[in-house]
Amino acid sequence: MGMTIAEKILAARSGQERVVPGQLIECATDWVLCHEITTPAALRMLEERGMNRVFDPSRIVAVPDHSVPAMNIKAAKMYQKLKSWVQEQGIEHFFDVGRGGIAHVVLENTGLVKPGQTLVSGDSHTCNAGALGAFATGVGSTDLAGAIYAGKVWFKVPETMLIRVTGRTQPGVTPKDIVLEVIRRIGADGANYMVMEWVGDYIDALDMEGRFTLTNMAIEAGGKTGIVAVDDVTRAFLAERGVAPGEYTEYASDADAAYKVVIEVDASQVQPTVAYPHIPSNGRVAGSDRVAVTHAYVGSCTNGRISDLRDVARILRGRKIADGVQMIVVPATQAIWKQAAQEGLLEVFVDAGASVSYPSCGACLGMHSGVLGPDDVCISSSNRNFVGRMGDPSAQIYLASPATVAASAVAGFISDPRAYNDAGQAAD
Ligand SMILES: CC(C)[C@H](C(=O)O)[C@@H](O)C(=O)O
Ligand code: SF4
Repeated sequence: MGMTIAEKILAARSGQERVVPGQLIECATDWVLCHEITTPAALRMLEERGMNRVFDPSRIVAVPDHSVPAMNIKAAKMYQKLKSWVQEQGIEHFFDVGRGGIAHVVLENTGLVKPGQTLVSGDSHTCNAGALGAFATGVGSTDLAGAIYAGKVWFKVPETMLIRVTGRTQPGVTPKDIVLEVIRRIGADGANYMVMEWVGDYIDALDMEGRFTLTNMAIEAGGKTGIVAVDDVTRAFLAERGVAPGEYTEYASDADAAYKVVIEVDASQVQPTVAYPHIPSNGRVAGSDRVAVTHAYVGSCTNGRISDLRDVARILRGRKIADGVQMIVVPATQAIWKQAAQEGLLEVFVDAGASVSYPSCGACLGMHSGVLGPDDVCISSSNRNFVGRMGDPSAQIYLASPATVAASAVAGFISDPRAYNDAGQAAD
């Protein structure tokens, strides 16, 4: 029996010929990503045990992103804790406020995480980096502490779900719609503890930004991670970041690899999809009901990239956001913010009546800079719409693509972005 990409990576990094699903392994971590929310608890565990060191200061990437710039004293102290540890341990890759952004998106653009490697972090969307052909997953604070100290982590080898996406999407339908459709079909626990491996000619034709959106949301189906095999798109993306093919190992799944489940998606049939409250699997076709919105949010590690901002600008250019709607646009990183400024996108957003915020997680999880009040209704390009996720528990959150968020902000109610298909380039 052959092996999947994920099994091959886990075998290699645990020093074995082969591994099988269900097996417990001790796996080397090539990278540990640290932000200011979960890292302080892991550091306290280490300090209490007199284990205050790191396995390799050149293999840890630290990016404060959730509660920055600090909105209160508690947040300021968490930031200080991360920063003082970075200084004390000589952590080499520190992306401070103003030089970073949302950790997952900062990391994907550094060229540090390479195909065939392993990455852990105390954050559930670490699966994002799986689009690079790496095994990347979120862990709890205890495992994070172990990874920081020893560069190792225990895993139960996951089973793999194969998701084959074929054909082309209609204009106005984006990778976010594809992933919301898959989660709608399989359920929020449909890929529990599985690797979601994306294949098919739709994936082959997809750029890296779209692939990150797909792997980012694996956790929303309960997945251990998402993964895409390396191809020319991956190689070119890495080459642009100064990483040559000789610097990494490419794994491909064997033809006779064992998959727990195979899901087939015809991209041409996927509609602009909106996940209704309060679970990401509650997908319906955009605009199938008239849902008035008070807030529109474009940002997060799922959809705060430059292609997302271009999709939004295409719809907002020359238009105004509906009265009574508050829209915020949050470029995911400083680099994306700058690119959006250079392309004139920020001006389009401001002219339409949107606020442009600094790169952070703030609004995505209701921490700051866009917290929802009682009964607010938000259309969001993020990944989670649980009760209380963005603020008050009575607020309603609808998840959608950036294009759908923009179309809804203009109309004042949830709308199908295909109405704007004649406005410039297609959104796929
Ligand atoms: C704060 C952090 C632990 C959390 C996560 O792990 O996902 C956050 O990023 C989120 O999206 O809810
Ligand atoms: S952008 Fe949102 S989902 Fe992503 S890491 Fe930050 S809080 Fe979590």
